[in-house]
Amino acid sequence: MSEHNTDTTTRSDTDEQSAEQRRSWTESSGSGTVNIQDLTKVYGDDGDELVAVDGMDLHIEAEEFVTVLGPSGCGKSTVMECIAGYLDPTEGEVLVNDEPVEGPDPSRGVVFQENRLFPWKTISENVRFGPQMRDDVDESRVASLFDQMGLSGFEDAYPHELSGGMQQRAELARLLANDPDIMLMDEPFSGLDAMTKELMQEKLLDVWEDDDRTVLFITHDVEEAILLADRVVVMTARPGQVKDVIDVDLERPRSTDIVTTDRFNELQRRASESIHDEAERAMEQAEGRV
Ligand SMILES: Nc1ncnc2c1ncn2[C@@H]1O[C@H](COP(=O)(O)OP(=O)(O)OP(=O)(O)O)[C@@H](O)[C@H]1O
Repeated sequence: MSEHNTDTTTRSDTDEQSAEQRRSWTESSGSGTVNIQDLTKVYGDDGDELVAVDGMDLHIEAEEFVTVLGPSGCGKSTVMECIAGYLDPTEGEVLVNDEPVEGPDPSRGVVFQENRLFPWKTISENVRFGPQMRDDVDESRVASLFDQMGLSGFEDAYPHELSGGMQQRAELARLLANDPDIMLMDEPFSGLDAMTKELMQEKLLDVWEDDDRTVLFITHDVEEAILLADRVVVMTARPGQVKDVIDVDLERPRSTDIVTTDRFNELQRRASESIHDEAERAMEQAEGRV
């Protein structure tokens, strides 16, 4: 990551550092830490309550890439929305940079499976929207985001004129235009075809390697979770809690080729085993058997 590529630290030096070392580097930087403390979220009223998340604890270091795996309905999006400031916890709290989250903030950018681009605005207007609201448009930054996302020449196009992959790249550019410390990504690539998804994963890894950002990325895809992460958090079936945390000790920078290595397969097996029972329990819940 750029901050560490000082005169005395070459790119190849940093490439060889383990995920654990990466985390220890970032412990001192402070900006972008997330602390989830005893987080409980209950939906509904008296007599019709649903405990979505129950006493969840998780600490995420600044600049760490954490993926969250969990069965359907276990509370992944709920946790993310509490970090984003869209939802208030019922109990417990979320601290960002040691301060309680009290609402949405551009320093915490969110990407969903369905892009939230304004259909009536051009791609350029969409990307500039956040900075413009703060009267803080950096033209060279916007131009370099279009370049980085392979969108140059599409500035004046409308979202419906772009392919699904391009729309998600525009969504990423829109998010990055706000220069967030923390990127919250809720199954952002799950609606894409396999090849586009792979390209988007590589694009995201490039973006993350180049910048100093914390990423929390929700996915149902075990391979994607391992490929991207420093740590994979496996959640229990609802009510969601942390079941398991898997350290991904694969070298960086990574490309999608890494999925064929033995170590990758070991990690993938471990994550799949960890989630298997929870997925069964979630299915029983959905069928009303528990
Ligand atoms: N606004 C709401 N009102 C009532 N119940 C809700 C609300 N939002 C979510 N839930 C319920 O809370 C539980 C957790 O939902 P959440 O969307 O956080 O799970 P998830 O793990 O992200 O699910 P998925 O993987 O299917 O996207 C689910 O049972 C869901 O139906």
